[in-house]
Amino acid sequence: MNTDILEREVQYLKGVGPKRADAWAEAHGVRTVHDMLHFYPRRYLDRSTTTGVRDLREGDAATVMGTVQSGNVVPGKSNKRFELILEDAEGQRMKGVWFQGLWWIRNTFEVGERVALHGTVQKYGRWFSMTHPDFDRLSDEAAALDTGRIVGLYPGGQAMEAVGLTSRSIRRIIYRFFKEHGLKLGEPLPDWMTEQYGLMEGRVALRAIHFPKSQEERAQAVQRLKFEELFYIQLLLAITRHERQEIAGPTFDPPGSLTTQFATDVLPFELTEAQKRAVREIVADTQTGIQMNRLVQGDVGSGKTVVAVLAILQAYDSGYQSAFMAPTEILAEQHANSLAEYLAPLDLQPTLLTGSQSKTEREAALASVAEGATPVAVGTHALIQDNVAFDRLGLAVVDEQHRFGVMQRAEMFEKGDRPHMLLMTATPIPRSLAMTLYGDLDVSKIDEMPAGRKPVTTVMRREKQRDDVYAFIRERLQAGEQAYVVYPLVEESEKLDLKDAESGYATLQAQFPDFNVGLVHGRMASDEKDRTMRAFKAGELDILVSTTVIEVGVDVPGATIMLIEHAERFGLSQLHQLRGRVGRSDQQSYCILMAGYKQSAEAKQRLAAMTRTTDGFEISEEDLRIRGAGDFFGTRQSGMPELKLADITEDTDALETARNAATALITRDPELSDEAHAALRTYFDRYYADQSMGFLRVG
Ligand SMILES: Nc1ncnc2c1ncn2[C@@H]1O[C@H](COP(=O)(O)OP(=O)(O)OP(=O)(O)O)[C@@H](O)[C@H]1O
Repeated sequence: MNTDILEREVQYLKGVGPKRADAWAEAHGVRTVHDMLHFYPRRYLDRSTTTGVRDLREGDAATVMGTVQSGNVVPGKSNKRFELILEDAEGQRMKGVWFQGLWWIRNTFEVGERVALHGTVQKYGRWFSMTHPDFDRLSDEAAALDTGRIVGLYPGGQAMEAVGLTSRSIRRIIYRFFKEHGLKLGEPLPDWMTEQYGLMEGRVALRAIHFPKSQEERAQAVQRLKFEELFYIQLLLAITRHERQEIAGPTFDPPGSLTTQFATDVLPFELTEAQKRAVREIVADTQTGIQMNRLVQGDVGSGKTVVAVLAILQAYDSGYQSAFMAPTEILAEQHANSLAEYLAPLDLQPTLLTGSQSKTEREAALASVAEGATPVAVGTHALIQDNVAFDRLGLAVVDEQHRFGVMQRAEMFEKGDRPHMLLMTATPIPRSLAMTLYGDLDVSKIDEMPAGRKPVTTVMRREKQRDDVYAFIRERLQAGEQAYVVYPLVEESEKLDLKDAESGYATLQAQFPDFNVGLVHGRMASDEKDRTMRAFKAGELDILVSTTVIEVGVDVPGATIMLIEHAERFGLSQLHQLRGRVGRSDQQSYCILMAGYKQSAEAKQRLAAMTRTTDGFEISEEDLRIRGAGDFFGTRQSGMPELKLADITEDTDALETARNAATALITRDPELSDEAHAALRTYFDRYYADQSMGFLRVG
């Protein structure tokens, strides 16, 4: 496919020029024809999508078209405002009201011009009004609309308007482009695909999304372009998956004496069916001679660590070492501790490697890794990046996988001896997201909790109920159980938080004089932290006060109470992680969310979700709903591509179709060498093979 026309810079198009091109690039990243064609209207106007003032209903979101009658600044001490009075075709009037930017907005409208207001309808007295509505000045759309056309309105902004890049001029520019060059736009997708999935032709779709002849045509165009957005990402993943199938990895022996000994002598319980399945899948993968790329997904407390330990032992039995990587040093330390506990009965020891170790400690650790003395080295992902020399690395376990993006992962896969990769996440990912974030992996789900677990009872309490909360905790402590008390950690003000946790610690000591209270926080020396954690684990401490350092990976089955202070400040998945620290035995456990009176709407939703369900899947769906996909894992870390039309959380079906199409294509023609796929190959190489690597790259 000829991508020349697509790569032409917009500044050379008629009606653009350097000034407008700069503004367009600056405001919306539009530089080339390709960018311009994918710069879609943000809204469409036609008669069917607007409402007459007579038909407005309070609370509805609506678009009203009308003529400006007047615009005045209305004085007021606290509510000085600009009021625009608009009259619709039937002579009915309504108001648009602005409290901010009065002077700018005042100079925006002219009496007599046609304007469309978009917003939520309110009613004050007999007036319908919209506060700070989104608006469009319809200088000459009016005529078009009167003749029944559908008109696209483009994203704007002050900088765009300053150079005359209004919806009107953008439409003209694009219209002219289609007239002159429209036929040169090729079709990247092969015929069999457009036919099989009932897709509109690409060129037609692009034209229709800018200038739809009907709402149906627009819908078809959106469907086609949405498919394409998702398809190229899935294709990238399918190619990665395919290429990986050729990559050799170490061949492990079937599970040997260590694994058997561990399962029979060390583990005090039987693995759940889900754990056994995961283990079987790992065992099978590691014997094929091909590098394993497997994700183990399971809710907090479902027993992922045990599965990883079995894999580590299988590697060791086969003469290979493992690397165990966590996203932070604190988590690495915690994992090292729990691995140490699992391995001790077998006379084995993990080796911890962190940046904060002294030089001698680190050198000793490095030596034991290099000599092959240690079965497993634990650290952050710097373990692989820094080329720590292993004697014989055969397996890399990566915890909390979602914090690493697709690309970071790809980099890890490629390091050194191509060890088998075992990724673990406690965040149950909604299916739609999983297809994208983990689209290049095989997945084992641990969808079953160890027998006898009772759901954690979760309640929200206010400050005035604090005495009752303490009384309840005392009762549980007297029964021999243990409690966590967690304070939030706001990174910007570590000192302040420490103060919170420290004063909380003092309060708790005063409140519970007959019990032992300990404190851990992120700024403590690690051996001191260790000592406290170990004392808590051994039952020498009854209450552990902490900042969120205990979020993941801590395993003290005797703890049954999780008291979370300022719960409204925590994110939903973080709350769920914290709650996962209790309920790790067959005892009934409790999570108490202490919440302030001042709560944002989102905080309310989060706390409500916590008290409603303990199911990690529901929690993550809810989290996704509250935050939106982009922010689900924190934007920078999400590794999520930016999509214009598709919504990863909503368009699950479209995503599935795109995935099927990508898989079908790669199965037929893995190299895209078939003549029928030449256009696709050119287009994909040009716009996705590299760029998508870019947008999938993380942090
Ligand atoms: N099959 C089982 N039966 C009973 N207890 C189990 C089983 N598997 C694991 N456990 C215990 O459950 C607790 C949680 O297990 P583990 O730490 O492996 O979970 P995890 O999924 O890694 O947890 P998290 O993500 O919360 O850190 C541990 O105390 C572990 O010993």
